[in-house]
Amino acid sequence: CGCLCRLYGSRVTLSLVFPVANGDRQSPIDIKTEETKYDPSLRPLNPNYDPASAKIILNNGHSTSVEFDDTVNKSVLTGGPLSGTYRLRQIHFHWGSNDEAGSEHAVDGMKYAAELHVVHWNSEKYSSFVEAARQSDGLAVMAVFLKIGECNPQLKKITDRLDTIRIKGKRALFTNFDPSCLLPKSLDYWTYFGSLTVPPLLESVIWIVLREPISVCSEQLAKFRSLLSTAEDEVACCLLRNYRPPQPLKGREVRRN
Ligand SMILES: NS(=O)(=O)c1ccc(NCc2ccco2)c([N+](=O)[O-])c1
Ligand SMILES: [Zn+2]
Repeated sequence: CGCLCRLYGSRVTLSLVFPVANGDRQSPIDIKTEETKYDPSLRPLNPNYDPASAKIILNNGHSTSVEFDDTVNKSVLTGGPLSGTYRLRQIHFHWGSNDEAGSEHAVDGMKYAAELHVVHWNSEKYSSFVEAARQSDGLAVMAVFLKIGECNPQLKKITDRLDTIRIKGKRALFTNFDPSCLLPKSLDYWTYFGSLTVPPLLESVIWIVLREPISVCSEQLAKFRSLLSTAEDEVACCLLRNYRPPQPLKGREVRRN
């Protein structure tokens, strides 16, 4: 794609259209590890996913996502900092135009090559994802860093399908997939109160950032960058990067288990 794609919405534009962009609990953030606080009340994370929940893989023009059946509590996340049951909705990725940056969260100023988000909503208190997305305790997103190294055989199940959904709006069946296969050995985490990192930037996310990364190789990342942010009838533009930079902490605490 030699074309000059439209620039990723500028900070000023974003805050004009979505004033919450300048809010008190925006995401992502740069996690300064020395300033995180150990909290003995934090419990182990307990992801419990049924592979039958997986439905489709799609290109929404901003990322690629795997969407799950969230009409019942079949695939849920409990434990960690959460009170109650959070139902799995979808997973998606953020990446950059090169392997040196691409994650949304940073750790002591260091960015990883990419970041996986596993998105859940509070099905105990709310009746839908959209309703939950408007509540301060509505969403729980588990973030997993992708570090350049060995090709990841589990991630291959996703990257091998990207050529069938190159164009924005394309979707394909994607079943029998348990996203736990993309989690690292250790489920140790940092947690803080934040927001969606993509418009409407709603401040409704309990972020759970896993401390151990998973691996991804350059060839796999290149496949993400070959996705198009444009639809069939538009001039083709590659989705070269889709990460939001770290936002002001504004006095928030980051806890660790
Ligand atoms: N990068 S993220 O995990 O914060 C994120 C951001 C936006 C949306 N969606 C946009 C949206 C519209 C109404 C509410 O939500 C999602 N998601 O849907 O999983 C996730
Ligand atoms: Zn995301």
